[in-house]
Formats: sequence, C-alpha cells, structure tokens
Amino acid sequence: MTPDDMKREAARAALTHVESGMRLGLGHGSTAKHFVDLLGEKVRDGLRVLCVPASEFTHDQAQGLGIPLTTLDETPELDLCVDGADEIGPNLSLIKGGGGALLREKIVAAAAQAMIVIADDSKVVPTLGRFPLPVEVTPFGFGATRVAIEKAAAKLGLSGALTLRTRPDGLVFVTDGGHHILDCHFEKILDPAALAAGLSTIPGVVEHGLFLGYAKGAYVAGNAGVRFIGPA
Ligand SMILES: O=C(CO)[C@H](O)[C@H](O)COP(=O)(O)O
Repeated sequence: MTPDDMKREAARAALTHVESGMRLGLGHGSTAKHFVDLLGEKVRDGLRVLCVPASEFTHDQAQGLGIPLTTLDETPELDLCVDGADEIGPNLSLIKGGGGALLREKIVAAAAQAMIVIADDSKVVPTLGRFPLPVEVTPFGFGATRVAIEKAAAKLGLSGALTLRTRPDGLVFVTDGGHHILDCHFEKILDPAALAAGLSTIPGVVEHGLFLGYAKGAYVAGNAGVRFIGPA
C-alpha cells in the first residue's frame, strides 16, 4: 500500500462511526480529503448528514460532492469530527496544522462531542515535536510575538528555529483567518500541556497546533491493515 492508500483506508474505517442524522465536522488535509470523498459517496447513496468544514478547501470539496453543509452559527454543536494529524503522540495528543487550518480545525473539534483522527502509521510517534509545531499568529506585532514564543519555549528547555511559513511561490502563507504561521522546530516536546499553556498566554498567538484532550480515538493504517488507537 502507498501512504495515500493507507490514508484512504484509515478514512474508510472512520466512516463506520457515521450514522444517518449526524452533524459532522470535516477536517482538512490529504487524509481528510479521502474521508470527504468517501462520505460524498455515502451521501449520494442516501446517507443524511449535516457538515461543518474546517477550511475553504474542504468546503469547496464537500459542496462539489453534494454534501449538505452548515456553519457553527447555525449548528453550534456537532456529533463527530473526523480529521487528520501530523503527529499522534502518547494519550492521543496531536500536532496538527501542517495544512495551515489548525484554528478552524480546533474550533470544529471543540464543537464536536468526539474527534476521530485518521492517519497513516508514519504519524504515530513516541514524543511530539519532530514535526515542526505550527503556531498561528497575527501579522500585527509579529516580531514581538516571535520573541515571546521563543521565551515561553526556553522556559521549558525548548529551542530551535521558528520559521515563518511561506507558500511554494515564496509569498507568506496566509491562513483562512488571515493570519501567519510560525513553524516551531522544537524536536522533542516532553511536556505538551505546559507548552500549550505557555503559548496560550501570548496575545499575538491566535492558536497553536497542539491538540490535547480532543481525540477520542485514531484509525491508523499501515501495511498490516488499519488499527484503532483508543484512549489510554
Ligand atoms: O492539520 C492538518 C491541516 O491543518 C492536517 O490534518 C494535517 O496536516 C495532516 O495532513 P495530511 O492528512 O495531509 O497528512
């Protein structure tokens, strides 16, 4: 199986949690894209769901597939959210935001009773941080925010480059919410909760990609098939 096949199989497994009448949050990224494709097939076959997409990309994909959409203003509470992740660590702690949608993804996940993660098995790690932690920041005060993040990280013994995310054409990446992303190369985040708490106190930080306590389970696909990781 290619990594993309694995992503699709993980997405297919998560579909077993979807029942008619559910209000769903749809994530963003190449694995979430498979889930939306498969969900679209089910909707065409008669499944009734109402979905909130976590990105403009997912919105357009879902709309094109005829999946009924709503917003968190019309439908503030969701039954289930299905999304990918960049890393899955101990106790279903996650790093997300590689696709740049972390703020909306977290808002959608927080509105859902349960979040199920879908991924290929390369995403499972013993310690979070090898994947650079995305931190969404306001363009205003960028320099000061960057220094504040460095200081908050240093208090926990973390250092490493903080890279302003750019697009393939070299322009600065702008999120759906109009913010920038600093990718923080911390390598080993031994205390994610302390880092999350530290980042949350910085005014210019809109949100960070540590998703702690959100996921209720993860479908992880590898060459041997799909396995479910549940809460510890
Ligand atoms: O957090 C995300 C987007 O902001 C994605 O879920 C994460 O980057 C995983 O992406 P992919 O499924 O393409 O590997």
